[in-house]
Amino acid sequence: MDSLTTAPIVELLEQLFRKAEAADRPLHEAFVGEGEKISAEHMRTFLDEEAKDYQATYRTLAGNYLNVSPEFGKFLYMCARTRKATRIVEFGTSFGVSAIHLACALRDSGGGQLIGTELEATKAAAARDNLAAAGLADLVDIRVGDALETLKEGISGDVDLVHLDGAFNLYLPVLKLLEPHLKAGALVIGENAIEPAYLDYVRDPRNGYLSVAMPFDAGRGNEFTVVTR
Ligand SMILES: C[S@@+](CC[C@H](N)C(=O)[O-])C[C@H]1O[C@@H](n2cnc3c(N)ncnc32)[C@H](O)[C@@H]1O
Repeated sequence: MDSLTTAPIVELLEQLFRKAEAADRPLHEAFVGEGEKISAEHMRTFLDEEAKDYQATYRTLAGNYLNVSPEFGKFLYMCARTRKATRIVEFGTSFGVSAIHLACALRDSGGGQLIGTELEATKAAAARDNLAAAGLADLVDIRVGDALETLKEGISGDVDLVHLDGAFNLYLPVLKLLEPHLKAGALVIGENAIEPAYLDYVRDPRNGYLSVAMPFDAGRGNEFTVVTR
């Protein structure tokens, strides 16, 4: 049994994916052009822009969902279920689409905690509402502010899974902040993991990780990493 593909969550997610598509279509078209797919080159342009001032970049995107695809969401759920995760940290929660997938996995595995982080207070409030509508509010702690501050403390226990989906340039500093809390065999799943220093780090086994690029949403830089320490 899984609560992801059954009522009421399946309908809620369909509704959120529809809303997100409508909200983000103008941004997508401005970014890549109508009907075009996001390419590695588009992603690098965004990485460079974001590096100048990530807080300002995400302020201008406060109305955008920037969410995972349904396929990627299902993959997150499956990873958390396989891992029997009880503690998950998400960097970049936005309106809560990926968080719903992860919290569903916690519910279906018998409970746990998802710590989410979001810079924009309006998005964090919307994420809380969406998680409450999904009946998952008791499993989540959404922290508002910069993850470099909000994840500094209050992670009480070992982490089974990390979803990195915030400012592209902060994947490595956020991972390093979380390292003392990672269980052996924990999963670190990076959506839009394209920043070279991050990829060099997780792809070097001497740092205690094994890591491969995933074939999801080609060009978007999805990286699957396992903690081997
Ligand atoms: C790609 S979106 C996340 C999408 C979300 N995971 C989903 O699938 O619905 C990235 C989000 O990270 C947030 N963000 C960026 N930098 C952040 C930071 N330093 N701390 C916390 N949140 C951040 C942005 O405001 C934005 O909402």
